[in-house]
Amino acid sequence: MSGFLNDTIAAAATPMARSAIGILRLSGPGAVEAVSAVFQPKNGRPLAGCGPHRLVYGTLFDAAGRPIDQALATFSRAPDSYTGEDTAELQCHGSPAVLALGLEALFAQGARQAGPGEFTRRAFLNGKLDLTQAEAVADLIDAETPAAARVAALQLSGALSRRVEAVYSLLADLTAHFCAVLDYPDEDLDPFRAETMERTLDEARSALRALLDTYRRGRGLVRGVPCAIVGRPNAGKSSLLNALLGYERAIVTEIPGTTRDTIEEKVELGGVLLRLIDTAGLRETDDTVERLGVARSRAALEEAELALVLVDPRAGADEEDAYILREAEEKAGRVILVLTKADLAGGGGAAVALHGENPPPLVSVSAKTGQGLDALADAVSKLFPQGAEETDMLTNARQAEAAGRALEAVEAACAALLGGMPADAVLSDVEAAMAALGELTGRSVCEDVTSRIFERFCVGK
Ligand SMILES: Nc1nc2c(c(=O)[nH]1)N(C=O)[C@@H](CNc1ccc(C(=O)N[C@@H](CCC(=O)O)C(=O)O)cc1)CN2
Ligand SMILES: Nc1nc2c(ncn2[C@@H]2O[C@H](COP(=O)(O)OP(=O)(O)OP(=O)(O)O)[C@@H](O)[C@H]2O)c(=O)[nH]1
Ligand SMILES: [Mg+2]
Repeated sequence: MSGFLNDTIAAAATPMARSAIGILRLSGPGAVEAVSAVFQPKNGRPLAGCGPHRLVYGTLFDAAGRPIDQALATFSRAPDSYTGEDTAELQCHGSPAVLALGLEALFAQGARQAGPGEFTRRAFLNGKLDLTQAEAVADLIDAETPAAARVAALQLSGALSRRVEAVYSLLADLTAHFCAVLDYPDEDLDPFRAETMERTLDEARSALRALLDTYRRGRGLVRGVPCAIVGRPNAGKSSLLNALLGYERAIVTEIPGTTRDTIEEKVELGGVLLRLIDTAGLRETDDTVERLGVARSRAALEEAELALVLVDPRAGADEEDAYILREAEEKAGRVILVLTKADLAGGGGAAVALHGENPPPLVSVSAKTGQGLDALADAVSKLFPQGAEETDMLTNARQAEAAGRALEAVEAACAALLGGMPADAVLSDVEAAMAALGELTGRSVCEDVTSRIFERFCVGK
């Protein structure tokens, strides 16, 4: 990707696939001129003379000047555009051939192919979006559930940034206070001022803690709640995964120890986006490959926020199942006990054998007939109530890491203040917190971090 901001980029903003409408878009100083050169408005005026933010009907020509489509064109002038640069768009019929010819014509006018996320990257560099908003653009496009889309839309509107900026501005005020003190280093901090600072730091600390508390839920909504399917070999784990997905994703056989490596797939169940992880059956084994698989099962449980513990009641629930259940409760926190193969007869006593003092929700399902899958969905939905009160949340590891660092620095500043450390020691912690918050919003962030973020985007976004 070119480092220059002063060239003109072009890309298809819609998939290069047969569809009703296909959009080509451009950004950069030559955007309006390039489109004007390949598009003739029906009204006879040149596009640039038609005024910005309008849709103008006309004919699109290929690089050889042959008409290739009847299209709509529009343009915006810097800085009043998505990228903050001059931008232009051609809304064509959604034919891959038309879009390819149109792009070729635009390249002939000096535009070059845009890289992934390059439009949004320019919007960020021109101050149109901050980093959390840019991430929200990608999350919105990737959203797999209505709830994920709502969280991303809120973040795109700047809700998360405003929440972070509020803490940043508390700390900035505090720094101003400190600088006043540092001007008279020999004088003690006057008690009134010390108390104000303490209160401000306290407020910043609570705000950051509350913010960090949103991460688990935010990540679950956007990326899916990690959900491990565990149980003894042959319990029916892979069959349940397949039944929930609606296709034969995992290999199923009657041989215990079939699944070796973990398999991960997303599925919406009970209104909750789950990242299902099918695992190798948990047992002692001498087989090297299977043993590595079992280790991965344990790792999946470690990472999970929900565990489906599968028991085939006909195999007879025993100490081993009880052990897996305890391990799941300990590691994942939330557990649903799933009795499998409900279409077969027998095995009624298993549930009783496993029900301890605080029994987890229990459902009986058949991967073969689909019976009980609704009950499983209900159980999931009860464990993850979907609040209508979606608020701004941290949604990815980058944001959570930066917020965590800010919190640590604020805690260090609190400790320094209470411990009677010199003002400049407290100040340096406050500055570290501000720097971390600056990274969160992108106010201060290095080039390789932003590059990594924009690589995730589609071409044309
Ligand atoms: N056809 C089309 N649809 C699209 C986009 C696009 O670029 N083209 N978008 C983009 O990816 C998204 C919409 N986002 C946009 C954000 C800002 C501006 C814009 O022109 N902002 C100017 C002027 C605002 C105004 O009219 O007041 C500005 O912020 O100054 C346009 C689209 C989704 N839909
Ligand atoms: N009748 C019936 N058979 C099932 C059902 N679910 C699984 N089975 C059978 O049980 C056997 C084991 O199923 P799997 O899904 O491979 O079990 P698993 O827990 O993934 O086993 P491992 O990968 O070896 O740990 C296979 O023969 C399946 O056909 C069910 O709901 N009804
Ligand atoms: Mg399996």
